Amino acid sequence: MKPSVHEVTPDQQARAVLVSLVTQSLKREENYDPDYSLAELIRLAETAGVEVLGTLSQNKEYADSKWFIGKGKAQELKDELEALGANTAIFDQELSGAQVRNLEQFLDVKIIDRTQLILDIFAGRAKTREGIIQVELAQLSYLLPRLSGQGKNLSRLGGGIGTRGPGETKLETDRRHIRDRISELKRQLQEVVRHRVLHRERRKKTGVFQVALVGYTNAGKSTLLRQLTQADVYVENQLFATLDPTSRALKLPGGMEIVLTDTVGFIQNLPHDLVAAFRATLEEANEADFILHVVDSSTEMMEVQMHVVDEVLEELGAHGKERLTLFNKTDLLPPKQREMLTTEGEFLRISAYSEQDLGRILDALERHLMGDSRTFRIPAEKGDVISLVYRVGEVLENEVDGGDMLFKVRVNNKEYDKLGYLLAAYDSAQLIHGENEGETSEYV
Ligand SMILES: Nc1nc2c(ncn2[C@@H]2O[C@H](COP(=O)(O)OP(=O)(O)OP(=O)(O)O)[C@@H](O)[C@H]2O)c(=O)[nH]1
Ligand SMILES: [Mg+2]
Repeated sequence: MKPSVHEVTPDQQARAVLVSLVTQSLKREENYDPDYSLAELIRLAETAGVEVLGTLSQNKEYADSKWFIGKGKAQELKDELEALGANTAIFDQELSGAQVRNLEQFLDVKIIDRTQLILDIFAGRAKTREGIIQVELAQLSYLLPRLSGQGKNLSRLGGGIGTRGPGETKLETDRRHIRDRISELKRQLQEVVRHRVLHRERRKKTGVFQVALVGYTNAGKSTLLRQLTQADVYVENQLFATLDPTSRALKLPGGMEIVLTDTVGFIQNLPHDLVAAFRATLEEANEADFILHVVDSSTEMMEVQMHVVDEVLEELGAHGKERLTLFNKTDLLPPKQREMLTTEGEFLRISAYSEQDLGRILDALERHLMGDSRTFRIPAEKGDVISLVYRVGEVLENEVDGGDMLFKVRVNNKEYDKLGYLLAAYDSAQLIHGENEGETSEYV
């Protein structure tokens, strides 16, 4: 590797000051909270192995086209970088190529933005061929429009934190070379994605019910997969612990097998290039029959995070999908606060570490898959109706009540409509009650 002026070599620890610019347009964004965004940037930086020495914020109407922050602020940053002995400045928003070059020249440190930082973390996480290709594709797509000039200048933008730049193309880059590489990666990705799709189609054909664990990064998705299926997956109190989707078979209490898939976590301002490159991976959520939305209910930013997940799901076209919200980590909350957790649609309050709660998740899944249980009263002599009940549903209990039989049957909604229609033909058979009638949307 031919180090550029500001390249932080792998053995040189990145020591950074983090910079946030709060513009008017950002302030208007519904989900934007500058303090939270900066706090999240600190976590991202630490996850990438950066030593965070300090932070700096500025309120300004617009970003400066040349310096991003104001010129005066840039001087302040320069002083702080020097005082703290930092070798890197990380910006909470995406910078243009020109801004990076100007800042780098003026500050004499490595300049990184939020997108690059996330790409860098992803680069460190990618293990499968698909993941590795996707990351490099995202990195190069980010890099390409930011290139200008020739020769050495080109190299400075490529390196992320400096340890995980995109592939071998990193230093002797020219635009054509990068474009060629992007096409090549896209071709390779298509190949790999075809395998994923085939695999998914095969699973679908077998009629196996697909459930996706979806949610903000660090919500506890992998923990749940591990707890529910004993899968040996990576769980860490880090952002983006999971990159590649993992699927595991899971047996429901009634004996039915489903497939549960852990997916990559979402984050605010998920870099556009990353979303594009990871489309196939993210689409696991789209292909599922059912979504378990895992929420970290212990963070103050829970609502913002839930909103971000909604937005990403919408972008993916998976918004209308049937889902159950799992308010996770309730073990970290006082009971009062726990009770306040609520949302539209169905939800459960859980801890991934509670056996009992895992059971409730399985029951809820089963209910969705198999339908609710309902009780029917059928005259004992109506053998044909009784056999019909056995055919369309799962009889959980039956008892004799005078001349009638009482059947508690689990039946999904589609079959239930059919059954109701058929039963209507028999005036003496009746539905006594659906078990969940009048219940709140939470299963208890
Ligand atoms: N106290 C508590 N901690 C939990 C619970 N569930 C998960 N955690 C912790 O939360 C952290 C993140 O868990 P992961 O399962 O890695 O989260 P994830 O959603 O897979 O995160 P990404 O892969 O980064 O998207 C880990 O430190 C877990 O131990 C819970 O119910 N209670
Ligand atoms: Mg995970």
